[in-house]
Amino acid sequence: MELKSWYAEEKPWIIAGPCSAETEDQMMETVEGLVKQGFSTIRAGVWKPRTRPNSFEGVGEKAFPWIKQAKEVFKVKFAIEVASARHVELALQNDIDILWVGARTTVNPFNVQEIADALKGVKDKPVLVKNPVNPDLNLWIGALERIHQAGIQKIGAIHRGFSTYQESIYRNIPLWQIPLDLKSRYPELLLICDPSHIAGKRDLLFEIAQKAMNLRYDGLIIESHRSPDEAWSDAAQQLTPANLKLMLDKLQIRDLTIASAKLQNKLDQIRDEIDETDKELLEVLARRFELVKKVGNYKKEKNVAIFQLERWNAILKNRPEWGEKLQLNPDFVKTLYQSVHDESIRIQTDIYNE
Ligand SMILES: C=C(O[C@@H]1C=C(C(=O)O)C=C[C@H]1O)C(=O)O
Repeated sequence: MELKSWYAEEKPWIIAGPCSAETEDQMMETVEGLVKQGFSTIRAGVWKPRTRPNSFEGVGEKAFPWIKQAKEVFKVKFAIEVASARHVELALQNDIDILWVGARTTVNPFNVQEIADALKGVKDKPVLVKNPVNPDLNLWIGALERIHQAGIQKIGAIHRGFSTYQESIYRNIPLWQIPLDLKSRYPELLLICDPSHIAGKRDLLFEIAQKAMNLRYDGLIIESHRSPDEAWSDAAQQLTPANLKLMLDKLQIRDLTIASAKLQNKLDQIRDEIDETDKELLEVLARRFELVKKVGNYKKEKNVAIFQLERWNAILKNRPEWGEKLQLNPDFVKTLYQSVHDESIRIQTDIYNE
């Protein structure tokens, strides 16, 4: 894939705008607010794939005259999501500047191919591909390849997190390792983070955006609405243009020259990735010990012994086997779990002694 050369925007490249285009008024006022804060690439959902029926599914084609007006008045570029050949056709007819393929589309190679076919001969339009909702790097790469093979040269990836059934503080768990693997394989691929969809709520946006900057993402796509609480979709995760600016101003972004000097230092780059992976490892461990505490409290209530031989034997048998499937040395996994188990016993003993 030919990659970042097409992209010469400011660093980081910020794409900001409402989750959905709702009304002419909402669009014009939001874009005006964003332009006042210095933003010039606007996002807006025209068609919205929603999890459940009877939610607001976007205003559809009605939004195009509003977009046209906003482009003329404020001299901005517009990015929208496309999920079918028809969407692509309409986006091109209506002079949309940047297209993105959403996470629910990336999962389906038939859909992606349909979009790719509709893009044949277009070439110059930037197309960004969101990660699939499920944590499958190859599916993400496959979608990027399909778009690229259609002749699109200006291509990029958006990391928006992954769906999960497990309880999480995130709306979509970030699993940073996956976009980092993508970055390792295609160091020149434009990589943008979507903190809004990872966070699902305002108060997590900053830390996610900062992490993306620490990991040298090229940009952020963030939802912003003139009055977020009244938004017809994703109300909890949008910011006013002014608050978006305040948040972005707090981000620490390394000086470009140091960043690129450092980038040459492959070792530093890999160590950064190790740091981030270790943070995740510790988060997972902390989650495990929270569960161990729950078991401890329950056992205390029911007056059950702390040490459970059968359960422990089962763990000691299958964890090394699980590890082996991930190319981990079973002896190492066994030792690791012995240490984890010791800590579980210590934690539960504390609970019993409380
Ligand atoms: C968590 C428990 O308590 C202890 C700790 C275990 C663990 O860390 O996985 C397993 C068995 C018990 O010896 C439990 O009983 O499940």
